[in-house]
Amino acid sequence: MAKVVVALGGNAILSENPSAKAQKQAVSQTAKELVNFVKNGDQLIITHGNGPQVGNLLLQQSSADSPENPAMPLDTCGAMTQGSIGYWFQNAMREELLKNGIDKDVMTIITQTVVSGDDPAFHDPSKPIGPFYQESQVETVKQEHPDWQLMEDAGRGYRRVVPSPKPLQINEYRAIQQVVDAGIVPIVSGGGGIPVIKKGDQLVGTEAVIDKDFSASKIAQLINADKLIILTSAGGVYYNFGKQEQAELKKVGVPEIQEHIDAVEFSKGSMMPKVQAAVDFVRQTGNPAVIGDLKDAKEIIAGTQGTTIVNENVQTEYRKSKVLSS
Ligand SMILES: Nc1ncnc2c1ncn2[C@@H]1O[C@H](COP(=O)(O)OP(=O)(O)O)[C@@H](O)[C@H]1O
Ligand SMILES: NC(=O)OP(=O)(O)O
Repeated sequence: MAKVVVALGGNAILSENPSAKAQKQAVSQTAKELVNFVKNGDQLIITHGNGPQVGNLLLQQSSADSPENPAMPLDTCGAMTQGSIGYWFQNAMREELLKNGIDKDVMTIITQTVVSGDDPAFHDPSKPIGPFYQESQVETVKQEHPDWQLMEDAGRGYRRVVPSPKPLQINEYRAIQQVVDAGIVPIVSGGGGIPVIKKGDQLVGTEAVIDKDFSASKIAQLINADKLIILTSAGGVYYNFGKQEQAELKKVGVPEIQEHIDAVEFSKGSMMPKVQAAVDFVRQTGNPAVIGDLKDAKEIIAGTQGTTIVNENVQTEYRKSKVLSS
């Protein structure tokens, strides 16, 4: 039975409508895809993002902030989103498994991710959270929230950005391992895990949001997963993405794709962390990672879709003809 860690991006939870009802519906659709891994006989470990949700929650908190009902800090909001999104996934997965005649427990684990207080990310916010703003709204948003930093997010508009330190350790990984060994489907490290700094025996929450792709890679390494699968809204990883000569990778070795990382050829706010997280997992474990589209879960299991990254120096394979330019 292969141990497969599946990391889910924003579109797996939130489409255009941020209501609980709409997000639950999106999660139910996602569960229909995820159940394919269990049907395939894999031990599934689910992890997910929280960028839109935690940003929206912070906005709700600040709009009601008062001495009697103070706004909760970012680490606590991260924990709240782990709970709410975990609850949606837990029920959606349970329902989908039962529909397929599989009686398996699903369990959300509140997960804390240890980071360094000296991580340079604390002085360079880069993680987009919450809603998108048009360029014309930026000045007003800055006036309303003078403590915010805003950044353009991969051509999709402007968003608030917060520090995103790198995960050093997943505090609950041994418990997660036991849950996995028991055959339960765990939902872990939601939103990258609650960022905490170790101070002696204490874990102290800090104001940050960890990239879920990096924490997915970390937990996959710690539990010695056979595969890391990062599901997003792109068919796979492209070289020259968005350009006429773009080419989708079918299979690539770490030595080659590392050269493209070093040349900063992937977008920092979107594909770069996924590729870096995948490469880190492959290097540390020798096992493959796949980056692909959520709607292609069945094909990814069959090996016919997505970009597979392997440790060896293989001949790079492309999904379509390499050169599209005329
Ligand atoms: N080189 C690339 N290859 C494929 N997709 C890319 C690339 N660069 C940027 N993208 C964009 O990144 C998106 C995935 O990133 P993002 O939306 O941040 O992920 P998430 O699903 O984790 O929220 C894709 O849908 C695609 O539009
Ligand atoms: N925490 C995190 O990486 O969230 P998103 O994937 O939603 O950006």
